[in-house]
Amino acid sequence: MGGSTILTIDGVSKSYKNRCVLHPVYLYIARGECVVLCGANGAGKSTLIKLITGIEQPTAGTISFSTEKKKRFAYMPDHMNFPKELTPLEITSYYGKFLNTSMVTIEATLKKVGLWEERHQKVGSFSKGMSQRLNLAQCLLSDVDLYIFDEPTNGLDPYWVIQFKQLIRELRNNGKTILLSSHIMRDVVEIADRVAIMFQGEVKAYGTLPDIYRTYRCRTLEDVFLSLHVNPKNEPFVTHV
Ligand SMILES: Nc1ncnc2c1ncn2[C@@H]1O[C@H](COP(=O)(O)OP(=O)(O)OP(=O)(O)O)[C@@H](O)[C@H]1O
Repeated sequence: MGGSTILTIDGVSKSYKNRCVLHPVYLYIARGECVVLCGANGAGKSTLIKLITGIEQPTAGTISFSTEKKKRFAYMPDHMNFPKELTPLEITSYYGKFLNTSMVTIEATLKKVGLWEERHQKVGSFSKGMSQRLNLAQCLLSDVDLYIFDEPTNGLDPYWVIQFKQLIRELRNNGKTILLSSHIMRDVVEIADRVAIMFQGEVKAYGTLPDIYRTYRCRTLEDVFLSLHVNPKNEPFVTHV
C-alpha cells in the first residue's frame, strides 16, 4: 500500500508517573501524504506529536525518520508564547537566521499568513488568531520534507481555516508530507489522505476514511466517535502503508 515510509512509529507508548496516557502506537506515515491524528480532548494527540518531535521521550518504542533533508521536520506547536515586545518581522528574521532563510522567503511567508502589513506591530497586541498565524509562519519558514502541526486551526477564523487547508494542499502538491492533529471533523474529511482515530490514549484505527467508515460501519467521523463512546472496547485495527 502507498509509497515509501517517511516516519515510522514503532510501539511507542508514554506514561506519566504510573499513568499510561498513550498505549503502544504503530504508525507508518507514507511520503507525500497528509495524515491526521483525529481524536477527542485528552485522546493523546499532543502527547504523540511531542514524542515524534522529541520534546518528550517515549516510555517504550522507537520513532524513526527517513527524510532526505538534514532538518527532518518543521513543527507548529499548539501555541507559542512569542516575546511580546517583538514584531513578526523580528521573530521570523530571528528564526530565519538559524534556518538560513532569505529575506524574500520571510516576506513571502509573512504574506502567506496575512501578517506582512502587521510586520512592525508588537506581538503583545496580537489577537489569538494572529499569534497562531505567526506560529504557522515560523513553521513554514523551513523547507523540509515533513511538516507537523498540532491543532493548527485553533483560534483561526473561518477565512484562515480555509487558507490553512489550501496551504496544506499546496504543500502536498509539492510532495511534502504532513502530519497534523485535529478534532474538527470537517477539516479532517477535507484534507486527510489517511486518518488515525485516537481515543483514550489508543490509536483505534488507521487508514483512509472509507477504510475507517467500513470498519466502524459508520458514514461520518462523528458517528465513529459516538460509537467509540458507546463501546470504547471497539477492537483497534491498524493498516500499514
Ligand atoms: N506532562 C503531563 N503530565 C501528566 N499527564 C499528562 C501530561 N501531558 C499530557 N498528559 C495527559 O495525557 C493525556 C493526553 O493528553 P494530550 O494533551 O496528549 O491530549 P490531546 O489529544 O492532545 O487533547 P486536546 O485535544 O485536549 O489537546 C491527558 O489525560 C493529559 O492529562
